Amino acid sequence: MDNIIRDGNPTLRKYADKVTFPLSQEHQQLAKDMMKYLEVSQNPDLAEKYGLRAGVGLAAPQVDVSIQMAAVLVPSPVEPDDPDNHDDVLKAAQEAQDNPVFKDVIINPVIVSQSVQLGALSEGEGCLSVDEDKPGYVPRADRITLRYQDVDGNDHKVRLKNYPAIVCQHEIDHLHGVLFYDHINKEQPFAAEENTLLIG
Ligand SMILES: Cc1nc(NNC(=O)[C@H](CC2CCCC2)CN(O)CO)c(F)c(N2CCN3CCOC[C@@H]3C2)n1
Ligand code: NI
Repeated sequence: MDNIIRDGNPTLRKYADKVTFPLSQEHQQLAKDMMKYLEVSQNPDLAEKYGLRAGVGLAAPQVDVSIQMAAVLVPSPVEPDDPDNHDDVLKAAQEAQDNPVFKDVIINPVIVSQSVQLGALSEGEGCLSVDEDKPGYVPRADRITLRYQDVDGNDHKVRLKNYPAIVCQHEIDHLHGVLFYDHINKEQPFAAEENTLLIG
């Protein structure tokens, strides 16, 4: 996964192709590799060892494969007892990953309904494919109903809200050639409609 492409590469602006089942060998391997990237990147020691930027999501177009597939690993918010104690930090990161809020490889995802209520990460968003900071709120639906297929071709219909809903919308945007900063208000980046929930 050290081949994450950057903004400017046309693949990031393509509408990715639907995935057919059964998955080809390379698509099965890609799904495994993308989830592995997220797991490793969320372990502070391993992330440092391999020089990985931490991620809670990764979409296939970001590794130059224009198909409708994205790995999502949203850990539960576990804080270390003592943030200055390295072992506590490692234990918390592992615990956070062991019972994630949402973990799956979402294939051919479709948002079938979404709340009128908007939500945005209070810190704004970043992207592994966008090196420069793009400050500002990224307004998204606070709650979504998402249909997708998993790597075995099983259909899922999940209702997500707040943090996992934001992450999945960021990933699904990648499958449509949309990047997070496309949503930021150019004139007033931190202007949010009055009823936008700020998350995190
Ligand atoms: C919010 C966040 N974004 C991180 N990075 N950016 C990404 O994931 C991009 C996707 C996210 C950007 C905003 C919404 C989706 C990647 N993208 O471009 C994929 O399309 C993080 F790394 C992160 N966390 C919190 C949880 N923590 C657990 C312990 O390990 C560190 C980890 C850090 N939270
Ligand atoms: Ni991204």
